[in-house]
Amino acid sequence: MSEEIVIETNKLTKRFGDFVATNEITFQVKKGEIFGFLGANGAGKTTAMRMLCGLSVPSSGKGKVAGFDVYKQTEKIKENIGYMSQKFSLYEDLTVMENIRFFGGIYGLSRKEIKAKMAQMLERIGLEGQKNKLVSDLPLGWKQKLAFSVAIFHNPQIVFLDEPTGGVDPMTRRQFWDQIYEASDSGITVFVTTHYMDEAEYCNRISMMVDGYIKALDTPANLKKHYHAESMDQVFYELARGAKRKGD
Ligand SMILES: Nc1ncnc2c1ncn2[C@@H]1O[C@H](COP(=O)(O)OP(=O)(O)OP(=O)(O)O)[C@@H](O)[C@H]1O
Repeated sequence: MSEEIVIETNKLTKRFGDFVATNEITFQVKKGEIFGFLGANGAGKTTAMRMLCGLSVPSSGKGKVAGFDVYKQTEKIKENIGYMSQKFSLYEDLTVMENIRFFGGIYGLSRKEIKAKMAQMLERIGLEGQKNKLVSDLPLGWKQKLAFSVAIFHNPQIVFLDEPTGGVDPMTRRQFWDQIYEASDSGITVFVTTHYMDEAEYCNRISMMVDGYIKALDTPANLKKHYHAESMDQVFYELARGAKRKGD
């Protein structure tokens, strides 16, 4: 992993009226790092991620993503990141190829570039034989693999993953994470939210949010040591048990 910082925040805050959804969060993420963003329901993860993706204007504090300011350079941020979530990913009524063409175009790639990269990508994820299938006909695990590949198709500096593996078994999650490691090895920084503690173990570092605050930030090994815990599950329980917010 390089020492280059690609995400940095300083007391970044988002208020909705009197309610402070994300409270003075400060952290740095390095190039190629896999950074896990954990917290109970309603902790403020999605709010923070939306600010970092240039989709929501912060109330106060500072933030830079891929070298661009989260207040003034949101269009530049969007050009330099990829995004995948459970709620927003592929069009179910388009085929695998049509989805790749569509999102490649949105991300600003030329037809020629899309054609050249598509075959490679399909081969890498083992979906060559399925390219004319509707996405709705694919198993969930395959959809997630494809959605991730599409999110990094334009070779962004950072990819934001919002609960990317919801609803699949640990084995399928493990396979999905092979793709994440490959992306990280190629220098793409991965910022991921999850509720699955097996995934937390796979991250280089973890930030734990409780009621809008970052309560802990370290490697999984150091967090377990610090909280005298055997698993990330236990660490999470220790930190989140006092949480007041219950989510929506
Ligand atoms: N637009 C909004 N207006 C008012 N309150 C909001 C708004 N968006 C989020 N909130 C509140 O901010 C808090 C944090 O929400 P957020 O969605 O960031 O949590 P989260 O950690 O992503 O939770 P989950 O895991 O359930 O998605 C919640 O209490 C939520 O109700």
